[in-house]
Amino acid sequence: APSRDEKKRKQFGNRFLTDAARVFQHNAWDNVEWSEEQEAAAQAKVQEQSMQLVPQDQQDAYEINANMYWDDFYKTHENGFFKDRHWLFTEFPELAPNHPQGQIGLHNSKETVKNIKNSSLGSYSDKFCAGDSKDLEHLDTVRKNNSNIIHQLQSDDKMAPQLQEEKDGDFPGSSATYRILEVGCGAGNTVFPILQTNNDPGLFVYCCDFSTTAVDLVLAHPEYDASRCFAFVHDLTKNQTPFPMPDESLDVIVLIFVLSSILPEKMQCVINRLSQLLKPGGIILLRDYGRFDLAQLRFKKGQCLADNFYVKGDGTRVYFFTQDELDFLFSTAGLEKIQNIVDRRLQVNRGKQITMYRVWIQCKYQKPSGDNKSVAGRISSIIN
Ligand SMILES: C[S@@+](CC[C@H](N)C(=O)[O-])C[C@H]1O[C@@H](n2cnc3c(N)ncnc32)[C@H](O)[C@@H]1O
Repeated sequence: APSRDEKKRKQFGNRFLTDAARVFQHNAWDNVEWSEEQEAAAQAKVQEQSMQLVPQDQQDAYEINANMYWDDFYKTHENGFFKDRHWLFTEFPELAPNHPQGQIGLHNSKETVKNIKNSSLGSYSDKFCAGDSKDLEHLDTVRKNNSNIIHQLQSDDKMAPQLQEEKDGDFPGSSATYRILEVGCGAGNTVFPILQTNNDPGLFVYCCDFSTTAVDLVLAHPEYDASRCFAFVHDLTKNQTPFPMPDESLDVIVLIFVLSSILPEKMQCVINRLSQLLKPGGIILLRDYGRFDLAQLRFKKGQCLADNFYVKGDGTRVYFFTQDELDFLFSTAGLEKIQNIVDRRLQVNRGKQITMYRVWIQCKYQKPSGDNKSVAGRISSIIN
């Protein structure tokens, strides 16, 4: 029987495979059941992968140079990856609560989904060309400016508490009424749709990544508007590095396929620190890889770093979560569950007659607020 969370979930698709003989009649099926044999085969495959772990010295090098591997990734792909965001506002209406498109989750309007798809980002290369030294100089200046602002705030942090309060009123986005931070923003494939879709004049969007190349792609995007957005380089695992906004100032934090690329031992500290940045009633939205996703089962021997944690051929790493693991991370950080669901989808390549079992997890966790719910919290209570 579907769980309470599953029943409450209206946004995800509703094409169910009831007759196995019809599998190749559509491109994808939602909420597919896994048989016991399939689950056991996946478990066996994962056990086999973990028989041979990457040696520790190599593992250390992957950790130390992690941002460089992602730099290389973005030099190769620019924004050509992770682009399919048609689910963004249906799953996370909190990102654009006042906009009709933010209500797709409630009305499921196909037309609006199509509009979002069509308005998805154009090519960065029109604007950003790695060979154009003028553009690079400009980026360098903006990036340095943004980092100076953060360092200025960092020295302010050492001020007496009464001065600290003054500083709290003067940071990028300080006059905004609805603040969203996307961590591990990559090339901006979530940030720009938010800026396009959410026209609330009180909106301010922060985004950060530890890949300088990724942040440069965001800064160089034609729609980057410093009056509505602040992009900065930040390594989430460096807990002492300051953020440009004070604690308890954010309404929403977005983590899309990011936590999975962080060393599992460091994940709890990352979530703890992020939860400090949330206003009471603010929420963290996460979508990430689930245990036994096709991408996990495709890893070969020699790519496993630790249980359910792997390194890809390009040196970037990925973890595959269970719902309980994510619940533990968020609850330990003092957050309360609003949603924690698994999205099991069967994708079908009808031409090649191939079936692909995808597993993603989606979570919404809220900072307790007493009666004083934030806008994001109120929206979440209505829709989830
Ligand atoms: C799979 S990509 C997802 C990018 C983006 N969220 C998206 O969905 O398009 C993972 C991102 O996390 C970033 N990342 C990984 N570890 C990080 C860290 N320790 N601090 C900040 N960003 C990190 C990577 O640079 C990369 O951009």
